[in-house]
Amino acid sequence: MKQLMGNSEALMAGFQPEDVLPDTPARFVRWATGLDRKVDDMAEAWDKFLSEIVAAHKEKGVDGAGEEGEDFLDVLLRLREEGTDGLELTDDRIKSIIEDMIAAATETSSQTLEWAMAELVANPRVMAKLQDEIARVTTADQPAVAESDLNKMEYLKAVFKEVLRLHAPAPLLVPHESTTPAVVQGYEIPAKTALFVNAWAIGRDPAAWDAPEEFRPERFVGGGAAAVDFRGTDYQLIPFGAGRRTCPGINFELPVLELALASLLRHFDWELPGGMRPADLDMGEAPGLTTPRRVPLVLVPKSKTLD
Ligand code: HEM
Repeated sequence: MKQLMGNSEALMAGFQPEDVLPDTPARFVRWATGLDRKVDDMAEAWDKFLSEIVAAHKEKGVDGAGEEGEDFLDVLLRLREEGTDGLELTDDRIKSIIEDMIAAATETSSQTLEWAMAELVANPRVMAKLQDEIARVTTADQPAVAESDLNKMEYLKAVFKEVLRLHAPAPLLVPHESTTPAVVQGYEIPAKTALFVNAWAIGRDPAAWDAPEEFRPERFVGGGAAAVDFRGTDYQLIPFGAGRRTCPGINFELPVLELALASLLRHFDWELPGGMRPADLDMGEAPGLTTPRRVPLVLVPKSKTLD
């Protein structure tokens, strides 16, 4: 039976125990430890949150986007009105798409920024070189780094590639399923096999990279081997996956991350607290579906005078 309510409520509502009690040991453990309940509560809270956002957008109306233009949800609501071929954009589907975007976008982006700051503080030479580039490209009288400055910051882009090579936020990408039988390096893979691609290990493979454990953005500066891309065309660097299910957020997140990092480094110098030395910084990763730092990064900002 599809579980629509908590087990105790279901029993009180007159369902028979065999309708609601778990039928396998794994389901029993989930039910008995309260995990099912927590998942239900979380799903309910998410649904309420997303329903409120959808309702507010509907109230504003598709024409009410104002000067800032349409946001992502406005576009989905407009597509619904205009009609989409073969797919009805119900409220539930729209909420699922938004939830997917939030889940896929937040932790990946914040972790990448945190690892970037950690690597820069651990490698003061790279930090100084990047701050020099930012100072060269921007002028003292401009209040903030502009999006148009980013294309002139080659080293900044190399720093992000190097951060994502060493710290792919989705180390095993997301599970894929083979659609047809294949043979890969002598291994027969039947159709419908669940596959995990270890992008983390590929990024550190000594067969593909010189000194793979070293943080050296210079490996991505210039042409030749340095031109390796990370958008799914060069298989030695696939932090965003590859193929038709590759990350669709690349063009959103790169400018956002680049702007954030360039702004943090333009306006502040960053130091470790309590006289800690860069060599003392714990660069370990915690295990999980993503790769957060084992120890959260704590830094002290020192305001810079721009000249
Ligand atoms: C540094 C930041 C990010 C990284 C490293 C990253 C990485 C990934 C990876 C590895 C996948 C799975 C691809 C595959 O298995 O082939 C994925 C999927 C996805 N990403 Fe990202 N992502 C990032 C940020 C974002 C952002 C900002 C958004 C949205 C604005 C986003 C939206 C999505 C969505 C919707 C999917 C699922 C696509 C599908 O199922 O077809 N991601 N991402």
